[in-house]
Amino acid sequence: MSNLVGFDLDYTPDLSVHKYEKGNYLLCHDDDIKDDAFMHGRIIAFIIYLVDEDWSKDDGGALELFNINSQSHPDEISLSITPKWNTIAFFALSPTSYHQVSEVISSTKIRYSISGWFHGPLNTRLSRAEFIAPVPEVFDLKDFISPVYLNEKNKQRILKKLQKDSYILLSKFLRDDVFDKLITSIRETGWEEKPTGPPFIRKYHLLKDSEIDNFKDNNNNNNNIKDYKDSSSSSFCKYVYDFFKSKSFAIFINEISNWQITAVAREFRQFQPGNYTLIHDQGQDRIGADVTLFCIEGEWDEKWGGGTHYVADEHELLAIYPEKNMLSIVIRDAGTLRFVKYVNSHAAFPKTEMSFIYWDDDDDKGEEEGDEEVEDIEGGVEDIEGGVEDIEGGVEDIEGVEDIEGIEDIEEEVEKIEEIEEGEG
Ligand SMILES: O=C(O)CCC(=O)C(=O)O
Ligand SMILES: [Fe+2]
Repeated sequence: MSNLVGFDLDYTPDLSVHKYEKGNYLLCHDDDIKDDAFMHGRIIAFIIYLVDEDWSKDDGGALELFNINSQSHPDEISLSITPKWNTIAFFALSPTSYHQVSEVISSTKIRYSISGWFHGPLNTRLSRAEFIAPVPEVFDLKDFISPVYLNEKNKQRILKKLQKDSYILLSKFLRDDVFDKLITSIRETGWEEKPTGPPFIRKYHLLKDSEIDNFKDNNNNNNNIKDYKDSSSSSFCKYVYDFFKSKSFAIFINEISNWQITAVAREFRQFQPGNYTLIHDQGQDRIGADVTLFCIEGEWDEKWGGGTHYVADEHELLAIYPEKNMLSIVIRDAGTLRFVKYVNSHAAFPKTEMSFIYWDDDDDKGEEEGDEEVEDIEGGVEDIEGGVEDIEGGVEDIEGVEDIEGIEDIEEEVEKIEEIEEGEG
């Protein structure tokens, strides 16, 4: 069944036997049941009919499928299926998979059936990305990251900030020359015309399949990666995108978070006006480090929407607005959900981002006490007080969030270091 429909399905379906006699019917319903987090649920309904071989339309008991009107309500019967001996009917479930069984008319024949549902995951955290082990080191951090973030003292500052607040925003993360080339190369990159869905979960544009295939073909070819470095075309995106899944970057993450990265998922995506994700965009089963590089062309106006919001127990914990060449790192607790708010029609340019989730193989991360590891965001955000208005393009003014001292310190540090470097040079 999984091969037929192309969805991941659990191996054990629900199964029951039904008997409809003259006068029996089943009124319109959708069969659509999902778990609370909207992560898992019924995916496929199936019915195996065990009726007499001479069962005909006039005997009634048809399975009738509805189409929907503009309010998504069942409208008219679009398909009527007459039960047939030893035949299986199946269909995908959704909030609009309305169907019914019409009244059995025959007074002699009995409509027996075996029917049930296949369950499975509704979506994965990143729609197409798979978690893969970081690829062996082939990159030099200095080729990408602004020198200020490679300084040992600053790495310690970032670690402290992450331990305290569970998130950090690193401005001017990539070297200027690298980021400029990246923006140029993004302009050359093709995005899927049709947004990814389903629309009750997400709507945004992914890189064209052909571009992704290119990425795959070249992933493990070191020579090619070196070639991209000097490329000005879309290949330069590959070069940067691949860097983030490398062992060398995983080691950097380890140094600033104490996490041992064993897996990374990635997605290169673009939110155009009208695009968004809803809160069941991701699993809440495991703690992960969300790392996002904002590849936008200019200054983002919060009025355009498009913020990345973190919520738990219906409370907003954090909102991050895109900033050109900013890297955000959020240590997300199991149970904390992330969504990207609707980008409205005022947006002057799309919100393009490279989005990564890093995993540590330690499942209990964040629940351990008294060690050096970074606490989960839920625990971390509680002890934050005050406002954040003075942080440009940073975190929305959420009740109970204090100044992000760490970032200002680091920014000051950047300036100091730049001065020193200029002095020396
Ligand atoms: O028996 C059928 O054709 C459909 C049954 C059904 O919709 C159900 O049991 O939920
Ligand atoms: Fe049903």
